[in-house]
Amino acid sequence: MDIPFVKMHGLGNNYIYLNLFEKNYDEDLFSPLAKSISNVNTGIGSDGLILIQPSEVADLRMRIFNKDGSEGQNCGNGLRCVAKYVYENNLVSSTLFTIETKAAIVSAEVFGNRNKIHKITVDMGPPLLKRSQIPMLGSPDEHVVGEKFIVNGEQLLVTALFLGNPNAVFFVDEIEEAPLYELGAIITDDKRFPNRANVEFVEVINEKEINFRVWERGSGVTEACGTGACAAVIASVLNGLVLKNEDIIVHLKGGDLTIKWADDDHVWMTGPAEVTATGIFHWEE
Ligand SMILES: N[C@@H](CCC[C@H](N)C(=O)O)C(=O)O
Repeated sequence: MDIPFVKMHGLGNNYIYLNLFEKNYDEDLFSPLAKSISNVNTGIGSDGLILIQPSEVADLRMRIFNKDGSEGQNCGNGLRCVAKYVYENNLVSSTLFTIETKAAIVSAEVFGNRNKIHKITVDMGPPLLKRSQIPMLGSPDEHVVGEKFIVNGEQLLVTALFLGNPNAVFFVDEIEEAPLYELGAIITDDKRFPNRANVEFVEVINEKEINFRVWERGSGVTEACGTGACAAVIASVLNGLVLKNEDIIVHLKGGDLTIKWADDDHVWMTGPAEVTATGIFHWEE
């Protein structure tokens, strides 16, 4: 089967995108296709697969499949790429529109013109802070802020929350020393997170700036993670390390995002999105 695709990235977090406004496929295709297409040796090479679809409740719908074929609930970098794509391809009429995801309906605003959108702001909605909402084992209504977390014989402090996806945030003194490969793979599958978790390491530079690295659930280390960066800012506010209702600059491996956890509880993410390739993927089941 020949499958037309666009490859896009948000700060290096790269996915293969399918425009399902034009053409639809069998539901059973997506998980194996995500695994196959993401393989850098035998596929195209990507952090996963993203579907751009019509929606009955919003202007459009986005679905995200990780590299391992699992489906995520949301994708911050994906939302910005999808927003750029639908506006530049005339699939929406105004610069402000809504996108349905598995986690929530969010709104996106694009800046630029039909030929080139250079910046996108997404209202990611409010975070969910209760253990039962993350989900994380323990007392259902409790929040998880700076909680003792022993893993691999090491004692860490975790702040966990749901912002589009489950996130476990750990603060480090030096971002380059973060145990990304050593502990990321273990923590993401830790039994305390029944739906697994994205694992973020954060170094606070000052009250308006943080460094960030991520091990993503289902995809491993990536250059950037939009939902994870939002979670990192929320965790930093909850621990009294950065300011609420202020623009916080998050330095990711692939570049910077501006994130604000506003007083009305909504989280705003602003950053770029780029198209890198378009083509046809030859799929053999
Ligand atoms: N890269 C994404 C998040 C993608 C989904 C995640 N790996 C999960 O399964 O939770 C982002 O930019 O938010």
